[in-house]
Amino acid sequence: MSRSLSPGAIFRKALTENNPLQIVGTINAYSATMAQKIGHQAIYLSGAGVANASYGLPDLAITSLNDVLEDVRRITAASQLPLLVDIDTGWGGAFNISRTVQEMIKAGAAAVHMEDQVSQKRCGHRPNKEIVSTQEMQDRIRAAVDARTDPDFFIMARTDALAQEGLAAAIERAKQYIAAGADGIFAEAVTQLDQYQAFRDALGPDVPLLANITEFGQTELFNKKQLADVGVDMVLYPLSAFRAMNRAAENVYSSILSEGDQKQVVDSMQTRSELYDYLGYHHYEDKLDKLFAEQKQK
Ligand SMILES: C[C@](O)(C(=O)O)[C@H](CC(=O)O)C(=O)O
Ligand SMILES: [Mg+2]
Repeated sequence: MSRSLSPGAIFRKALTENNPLQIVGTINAYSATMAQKIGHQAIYLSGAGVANASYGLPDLAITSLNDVLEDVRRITAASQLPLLVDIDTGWGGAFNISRTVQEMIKAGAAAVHMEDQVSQKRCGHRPNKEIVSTQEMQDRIRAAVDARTDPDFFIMARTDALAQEGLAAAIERAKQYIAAGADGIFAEAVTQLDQYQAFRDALGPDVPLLANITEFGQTELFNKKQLADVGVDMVLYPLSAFRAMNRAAENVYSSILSEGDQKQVVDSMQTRSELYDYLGYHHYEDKLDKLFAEQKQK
């Protein structure tokens, strides 16, 4: 019997095979199938995305473990790509974090990132973030690592410290988080390209480093080549497709209301046959036809 790789092992393999590994946000199961067919190697479920898209809420620690798990399960059922999941602050103390990690593994996630903000967290690119002590974050990481039922499941520590404490302190925290057992570092809200290089130099060559290239935030839209040159291994595009989908939907809703039909916007739509291609619709139909034909012959 051939043993297949766990989602965590697939993620680690993608990380070694891609320099850097681009990780695109997929807001739902269908988006994940598109990202996969287009050729991406890894996908992301954004905490902000779950709050905004699935619940119509802001990214302010309002959604829970179960809210996020529901979307994780839908995505991992539809796509074989390794999924990185935003677990915010882990949703509680050591036992909660431990349960979060185990449930994420059961739901088919490959990796998570957990941040050092206080539990009443904010978006990483907004002002007035508050962070916990290095020691408290190390405890969170130890709880997560200790809970893992698959040694390949990837646990990334995110530090939001740069904005509040400056570069040297953020780097020191990153080192302490790795010492506590984190598999990689998510440097949040970085404002200068050379700051990634500083993280890289301090962490040494082997610690995977993630750059969050979210739009309309603190970080410029650096190219993956620029990021690879300063030692970044993973580039995250958490909400890019979601933002574009929202603008497209806004245009369609407005046009239907103002024009009385969809003619002006129909060219901006994915066609029925394109939709079906991503879903493998015809494969399902053929199967059904075959099944009915067999029944008729009986
Ligand atoms: C990555 C992030 O945590 C997310 O939830 O997607 C957000 C993204 C954003 O709000 O642009 C963050 O950076 O805090
Ligand atoms: Mg988030």
